[in-house]
Amino acid sequence: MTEQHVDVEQGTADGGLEKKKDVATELQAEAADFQRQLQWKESGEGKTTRRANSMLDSISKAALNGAVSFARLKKVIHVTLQWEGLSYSVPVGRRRKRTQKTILQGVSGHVLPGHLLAVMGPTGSGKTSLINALAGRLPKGGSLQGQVLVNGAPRSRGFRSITCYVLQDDVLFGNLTVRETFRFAANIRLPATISRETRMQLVEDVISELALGKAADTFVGNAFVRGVSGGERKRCNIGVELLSNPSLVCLDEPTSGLDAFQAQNVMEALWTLAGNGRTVVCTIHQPRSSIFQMFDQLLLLSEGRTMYFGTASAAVDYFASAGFRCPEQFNPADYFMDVTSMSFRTPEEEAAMRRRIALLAELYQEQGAPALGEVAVGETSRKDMLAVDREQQFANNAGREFALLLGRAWRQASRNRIVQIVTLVQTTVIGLVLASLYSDMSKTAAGIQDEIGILFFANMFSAMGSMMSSLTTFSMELGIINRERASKSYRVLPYYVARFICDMPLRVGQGLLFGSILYWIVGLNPSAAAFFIFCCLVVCEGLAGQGLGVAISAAAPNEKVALALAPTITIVLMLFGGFYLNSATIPAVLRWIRFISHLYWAYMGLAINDFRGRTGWACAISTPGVPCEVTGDQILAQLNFADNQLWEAFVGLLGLAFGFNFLGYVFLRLSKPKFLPLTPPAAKKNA
Ligand SMILES: Nc1ncnc2c1ncn2[C@@H]1O[C@H](COP(=O)(O)OP(=O)(O)OP(=O)(O)O)[C@@H](O)[C@H]1O
Repeated sequence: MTEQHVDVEQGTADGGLEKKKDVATELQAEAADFQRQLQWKESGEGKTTRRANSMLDSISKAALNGAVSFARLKKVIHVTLQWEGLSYSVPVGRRRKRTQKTILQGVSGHVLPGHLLAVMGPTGSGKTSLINALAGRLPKGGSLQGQVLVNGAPRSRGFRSITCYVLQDDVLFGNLTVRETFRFAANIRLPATISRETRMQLVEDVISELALGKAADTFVGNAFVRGVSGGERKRCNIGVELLSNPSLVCLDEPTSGLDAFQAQNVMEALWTLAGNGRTVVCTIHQPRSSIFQMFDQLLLLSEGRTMYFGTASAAVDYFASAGFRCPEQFNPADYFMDVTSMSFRTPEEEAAMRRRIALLAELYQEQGAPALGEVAVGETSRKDMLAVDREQQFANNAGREFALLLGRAWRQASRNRIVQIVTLVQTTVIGLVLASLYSDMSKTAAGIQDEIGILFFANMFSAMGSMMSSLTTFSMELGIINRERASKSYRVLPYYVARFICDMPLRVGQGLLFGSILYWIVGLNPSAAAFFIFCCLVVCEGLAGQGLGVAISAAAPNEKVALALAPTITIVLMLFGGFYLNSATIPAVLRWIRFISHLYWAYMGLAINDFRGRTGWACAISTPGVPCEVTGDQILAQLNFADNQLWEAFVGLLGLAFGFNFLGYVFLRLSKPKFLPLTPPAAKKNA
């Protein structure tokens, strides 16, 4: 090794050491900074400042800066939520063996404005059921007794508009980016009186507060579209609800599926929200200790019964007084879970746990939550709630809702590559297969049969293709629509019309593509006008099929039932379509059914367009030497369409397109999410 080389080696080694030292020193400084921040965050001053700098403050800031009149803003009102003796049971088992399963037993409590209440408990303890009951979102099919008061009065008309409810599952449009999703939520949920700048600022605030900056311009995603991560989608779901500037925030498991750091971020965001006078209730499984410290109030459930309700900081002492002393350095949340969880490992263990839970429930009953009248509710809060009840239920007028929904529907439809590709491939393949099979139609009796056959298949394809496509896309949207309707985001009609309009280009494109591939290859009526009419008929039929698909999925309780119903209804309509059963032979009492069959009107139109005025088909049986030909009008007479006109087919198809869509709208309105009503406890009713 040369001297120079040794020097270089030495130099590198020294440099490496120095670099290591630099890293260590920098890290020390970073660590000190981190510790300082942590201490500040946990100090009284830190907590107050953080809560004061909450997200959603851009509204208030803008108001203070004079950008908008505060009186015209959707005001956050102070909400005191109280509940007493909530008992919820559902029927389980089959008919004869049907029993009632009790999910909640006499749960009472309250949460004050500016407080964060955590509902904790082992899995299956009834947390989701309780938060659903408080938000008035328990599904029908059970019985709910008790009382829920908002600012001292039963939940009223305005309750929904001041409440946001974040479900455990994410229900969002996959083809919109996070920012677009937030912008739509802010636009539709906040009144137009709030300036655009304020709304957009609010969106940016929520993005940064929920740490979604990196994912803001990424698609939300779904089963077909790669999008943001599960945790980001969860936070996006929360952000959408928060953008309504709610006074009462209910969240079911907002941290499930998040890593510890993200969970901490989300809970901090909720904690700061509460700090600004909002009332926050959330269920949570097993929070880390730093999250536990953020809870103002704690409701601990097990087997549907209250184990503890009160200030979170007093819970450790409460359990200690009952003999369950939480070891130091132990996360109290973990400890409470261990104490109140059921174990089913052995019958003895199960019995012992049941006994413990029953005793803890009895102990709590002895101390009890304050009765409804004992919780003070400010007079201003009562008045604010009454004012909300008098306000309009929707933040915007129908026109603005339509414009916003049209924009969203267009983005969703134009970016839905899966539906576009499937429609393109399906139409091209079916068109080419039919074209190759029917490309050799002769002017014979067999040719007549072929020509009627191709009209039948063209008819079936355009009806079925559009129906199935709209049925599946609409069913996928229904979850989102129901969530938005439950929180009174918009009226149904603007949504429905916007969706119909944005579905039209696909239907028109499909009809034109199908006609262009098929028409000239198979050699139907060889005139440009007839080709144009053929395409128009296929498009109109597509619109009717689309309406039928929407009507079926709006009427069916779920997508599976809708998929089973669709072919059954199509077969019935097909029977009356005039293909296999000549309409003249249908019993008179049933003959009207053909008028509600788009297949009938389309078949009529396609047949008239193809055969009327044409001649030249050879007779099936002819006398040698005697010229014999079949005319198009004779074929139409055979099909029982001799007296019909083309315009009738168009009127029938467009009428049904409108009728089916109207039916879909009615079904959608009727199928609005229905929730379990609250009945006062029996003893109180009699009193
Ligand atoms: N409609 C229903 N029919 C039958 N059982 C039900 C129904 N709703 C809830 N339950 C049962 O009631 C119990 C409480 O359910 P709930 O979802 O409220 O619990 P949870 O504490 O939120 O559970 P997790 O933490 O696992 O989400 C569970 O055993 C659940 O299976």
